[in-house]
Amino acid sequence: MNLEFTKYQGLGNDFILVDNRDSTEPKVTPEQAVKLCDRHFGIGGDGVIFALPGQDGTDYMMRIFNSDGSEPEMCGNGIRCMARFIADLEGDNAKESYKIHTLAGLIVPKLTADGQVTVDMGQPRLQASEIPTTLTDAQQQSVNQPLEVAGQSWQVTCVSMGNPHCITFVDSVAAIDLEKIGPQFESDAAFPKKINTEFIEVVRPDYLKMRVWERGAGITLACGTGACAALVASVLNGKSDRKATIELPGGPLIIEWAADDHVFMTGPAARAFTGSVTL
Ligand SMILES: N[C@@H](CCC[C@H](N)C(=O)O)C(=O)O
Repeated sequence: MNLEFTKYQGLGNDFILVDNRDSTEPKVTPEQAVKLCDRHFGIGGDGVIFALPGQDGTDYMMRIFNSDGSEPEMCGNGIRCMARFIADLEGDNAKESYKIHTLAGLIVPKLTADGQVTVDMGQPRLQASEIPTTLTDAQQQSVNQPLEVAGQSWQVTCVSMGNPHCITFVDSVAAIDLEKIGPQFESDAAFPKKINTEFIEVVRPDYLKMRVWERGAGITLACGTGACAALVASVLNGKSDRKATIELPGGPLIIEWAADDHVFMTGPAARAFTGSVTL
């Protein structure tokens, strides 16, 4: 079978986008997604994203496979790319904003003329059972909790943006051996659905630096849900303002935890190239 695709990236977090509007099932299996994401033997990407028909009154549904074939609930940079992809597909009929159904619920991206996309990412989920994590009792928040990983003791805060995140504040993100520590956080027994791990250096209350090890994808240049979770964790720990720039290896995101409890993410999304591949 021949598959048409378009490659998009948001701050270097890159995805293979598939026009799946004619079917409610992804056109690619998780095993095929692993092959397509391979940077040496495939197209290369951090994941494959499917633009499916909407449901429950939404415009579209987004599903995504990570580069290891696992299926996450949400992807922040991915949904900005998906919004740009849909607008490109719709051409003159493109809307300014879309209601997108995800496995994490309704997400609303809004495209702006300068190439940026602002996304209403919904409310962060903070109870341990919602992350999920066993670090604290199910109903409690896991804020500034001790966790032993790789023979070291860390103070971590857990936040779900539909997908799970564990945030640790460090003096220098550059000094973190992400390649070694990341996989150990990801598979720690405290996280029954595994975890995305963010290390945060607070430069100023309105400016944070972040590096990430993503569940199912490893080190990436940026993580939108991770940046949102990191801002929420920073506020909960009294380390940042409710609006801040988060500098990632791929560039900056602006994140705001608004008074209505919704988190808003603003960043770029751009088309890289279009192609077709035999599955
Ligand atoms: N890069 C994404 C997150 C993708 C999903 C993640 N790897 C998971 O398994 O939860 C983002 O920009 O949010």
